Amino acid sequence: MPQLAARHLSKAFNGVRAVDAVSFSIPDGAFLALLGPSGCGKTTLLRMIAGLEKPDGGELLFDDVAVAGPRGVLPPEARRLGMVFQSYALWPNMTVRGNIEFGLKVQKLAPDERRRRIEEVLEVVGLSGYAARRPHELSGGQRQRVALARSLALRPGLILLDEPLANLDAHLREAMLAEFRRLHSVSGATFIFVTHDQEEAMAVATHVAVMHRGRLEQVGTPEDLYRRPQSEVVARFIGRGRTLPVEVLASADGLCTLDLAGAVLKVAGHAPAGPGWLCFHASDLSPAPQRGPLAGQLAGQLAGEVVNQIFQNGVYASELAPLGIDVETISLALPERLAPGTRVEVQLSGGWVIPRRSSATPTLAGGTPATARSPA
Ligand SMILES: Nc1ncnc2c1ncn2[C@@H]1O[C@H](COP(=O)(O)OP(=O)(O)OP(=O)(O)O)[C@@H](O)[C@H]1O
Repeated sequence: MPQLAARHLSKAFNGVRAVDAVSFSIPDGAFLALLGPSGCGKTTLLRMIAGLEKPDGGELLFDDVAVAGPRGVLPPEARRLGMVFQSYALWPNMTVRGNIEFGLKVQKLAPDERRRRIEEVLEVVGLSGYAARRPHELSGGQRQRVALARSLALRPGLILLDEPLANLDAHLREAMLAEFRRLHSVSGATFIFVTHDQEEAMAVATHVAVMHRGRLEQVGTPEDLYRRPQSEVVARFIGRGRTLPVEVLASADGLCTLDLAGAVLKVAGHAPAGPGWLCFHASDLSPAPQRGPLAGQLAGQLAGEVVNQIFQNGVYASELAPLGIDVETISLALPERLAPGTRVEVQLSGGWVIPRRSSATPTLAGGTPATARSPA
């Protein structure tokens, strides 16, 4: 049974569709990241899940029960959820204990139970011994953990986190990411986390929902999004992916035979015969062997001329201008320094093929549209 499901959920502001017919479901205990560039509708979707925003259309279900839909909207306090904001929203004049206890008093829990829960959650977030401090006596990361402890104390089934790491420095963010993963697994709650940082999303989430202009492009595991993108937008956005226009000649058993600028190759994917996109990352490319049984077979899959190289982590991170394909550059790691203009034969050892449905080439930040000179 999915714990959370959205069906054609929509919300517009002044005629602009902030969230446009979004449907997805996630299982109990998932850690879902809502990912996408600024303005794509992540926060609006989160606020509808929280009950802070009323959908214009569609339905939202918790454990198969509608909390928002044609029959009405359940208020936030009736949804058994906790929220953690980037601003932490701690009361500055209250101690850590007071901040956590406030919600427990509202729930009318007995003093003994309140004390037990406060000790328990402070231990979970690693802040036992900090109960008497006030927020200004804590670091940013510690404040964030108090905000989370305050939510966890109420034992919600669902915790919503709105860019919770946005105000922390890079070092602290990394530490807090590991902390969130740990807290998610010990609490057993479902977490939904809004971020525009894909490294954050891919590192921490069990499921990632990629949003683009109010639409949900794809929901899947980080591996699904990286290895099996379902749209060009996702293919280009995740992991600085590249897409090349290809002609799919045949397709069977999850393998496509395709023509890439005159070379015929087989790549995993599901696309009918016709125009397709070959989606890949720098890690799928390597220099083709010059000798050995595969040399003739692999050479000529793709060739390019060296444009630029940077020595990085023991290899030469290289940009090549592919020959015969009108795409800016492709990136791969080469073992040696080569003069600009040197021709390199490249082999593809991964990749994924999707159908090319229209000539539009939408991208999220960081993507590079490509067009073919031939034969597309
Ligand atoms: N209360 C509002 N009134 C009018 N327009 C709004 C309101 N809230 C959001 N929007 C608009 O809806 C769209 C989606 O906004 P939203 O805040 O959901 O995006 P986001 O992906 O969370 O962006 P960010 O990462 O910048 O927070 C934007 O075009 C935004 O300007």
